[in-house]
Amino acid sequence: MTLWPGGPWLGGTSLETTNHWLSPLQVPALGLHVLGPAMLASQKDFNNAVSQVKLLKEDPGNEVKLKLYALYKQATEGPCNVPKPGMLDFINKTKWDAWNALGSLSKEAARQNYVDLVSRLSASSESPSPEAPAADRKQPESDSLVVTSEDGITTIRLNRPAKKNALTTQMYHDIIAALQAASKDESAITVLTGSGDYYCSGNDLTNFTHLPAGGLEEMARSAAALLRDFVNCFIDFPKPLVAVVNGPAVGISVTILGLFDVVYATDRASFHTPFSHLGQSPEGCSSYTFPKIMGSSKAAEMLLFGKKLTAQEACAQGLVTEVFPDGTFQKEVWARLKAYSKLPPNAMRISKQIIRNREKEKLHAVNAEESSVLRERWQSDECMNAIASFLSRKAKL
Ligand SMILES: CCCCC/C=C/C(=O)SCCNC(=O)CCNC(=O)[C@H](O)C(C)(C)COP(=O)(O)OP(=O)(O)OC[C@H]1O[C@@H](n2cnc3c(N)ncnc32)[C@H](O)[C@@H]1OP(=O)(O)O
Repeated sequence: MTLWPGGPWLGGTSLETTNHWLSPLQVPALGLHVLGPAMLASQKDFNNAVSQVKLLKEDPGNEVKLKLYALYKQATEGPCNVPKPGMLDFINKTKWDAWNALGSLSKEAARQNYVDLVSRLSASSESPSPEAPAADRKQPESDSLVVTSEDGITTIRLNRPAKKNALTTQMYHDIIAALQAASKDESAITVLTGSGDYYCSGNDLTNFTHLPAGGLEEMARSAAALLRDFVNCFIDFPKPLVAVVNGPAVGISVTILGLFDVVYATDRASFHTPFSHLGQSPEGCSSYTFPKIMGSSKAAEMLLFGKKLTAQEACAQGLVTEVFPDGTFQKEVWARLKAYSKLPPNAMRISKQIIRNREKEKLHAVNAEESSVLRERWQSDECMNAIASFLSRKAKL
C-alpha cells in the first residue's frame, strides 16, 4: 500500500511499508462503546476517513502523518501498551512516541479526531488558492456582519446593535466564511468586535423557535453541528485573533474568548455565561479553557452559577488581556493593533501555530463533547422553559 507514492519520509523510509499502517483491511471489528448521542464520528465515518487519506492529493508531511498514525492506533487499539522499541529503531520509536503521547484519550475521541483531521486535510488540499485577496472575499449574506480589511487588519464586526448583536444562524455561517477568508487573505491580524453598546448577547434565542420538519430533535442535531463547525474555525484559525470587546458580552461570545490570542475590553464590558439559568451547558471549549485560564473554582462560578464578571475582574482572572477606559478605548486599541499589524506576519503565524498545536487535538475533542452534550440539553424541559420565558418577556439576564 502506498499512501503518497514517491514520498519517502522520516529519513527516507516509509513508515507504512514497515508496518502497513492505516490499511482499512486491518481495521478490526471494534464493537465500540458509543458515548452519548451520535455526535462523535461513527465507525462508518472513521472507515471513510481511512479511505479518504489515500486520496489526498498532497503529502501532508511527516508530523501530520505521525498524528494520523497515532490517532488510528488509539482509535482501533486504545492506549499504547506495547513495549517501547529500542533506541536504534528510530522509525518505530517515533511512531510509538506519537501513539503513547495520546495517553488515555478514549477510542471514540481518537476516532473523532482522526475524522476531523482527515476532513481538514481534504478541505485544505482542495482549497484553490492560499492567498485570496480581500477584494475576492465572499461578502456576508446579510448586513448583520460587516467584514473590512485595512492596514493589515481584517475586522469582522457584529452589526445587529438593535438586538445587542445576538447571533442568528445566518451570522454563525457568515462568521465561519469570514474567518476562512481571513485565514487566507493578506492581513496580518484578524479582529472580532461589535457595533453599538453591546459586544454580543450570545446566541439569538429565537434561533430555537424555527423548528425544521424533523422537529426539536432535528433542530438540536443541526444546531450542534453548526456549533461544532463554528468553534472549530476558532480553534484552527492560523493568524493572531484579537477580540475588541466594546461592551457587555454574553454566552458563546464569552466562551470563545478562551480561543482568542488577545482580548481587549472597554471598562464598560462585562462577561456573563448564564448556562445553568438557560438549562444549557458550556461550549466554545470553555469547559477546558476557563479552568486553565482562571483556575477551576473561578471557572465553576462563571460556568455553573453564571457569575457575571466586570472587565476588571475578567482581566484579573486572565480572560481579558487589558482593560481601557471607555472614552479612549477605540482610539487606544486600534492604534495598538495597527502597530502590531506591521510585525512580520509569517513570524506571528508560526509563533501562533507552535503555541496552538500543543492543544489542538484536545480542543477539537472538547468541542465535539460539548456540542454533543448541548444537543441533548437543547431538547430538555429546562432549556425549553428558559427560552420560552425569555421570549415571553418573563426573564432577562
Ligand atoms: C448554534 C450555536 C448555539 C450556541 C450556544 C450558545 C449559547 C449562548 O450564547 S447562551 C446566551 C444566550 N443569550 C441570552 O440569554 C441573552 C438574552 N438577552 C437578555 O437577557 C437581554 O436582552 C440583555 C441582558 C442581553 C440586554 O438587556 P437590555 O439591555 O434590557 O436590552 P433588551 O433586552 O431590550 O434587548 C434589546 C433587543 O434585543 C433582543 N435580544 C437581546 N439579546 C437577545 C438574544 N440573545 N436573543 C434574542 N433576542 C435578543 C431583545 O429581545 C430586544 O428585542 P426587542 O424587544 O424586539 O427590542
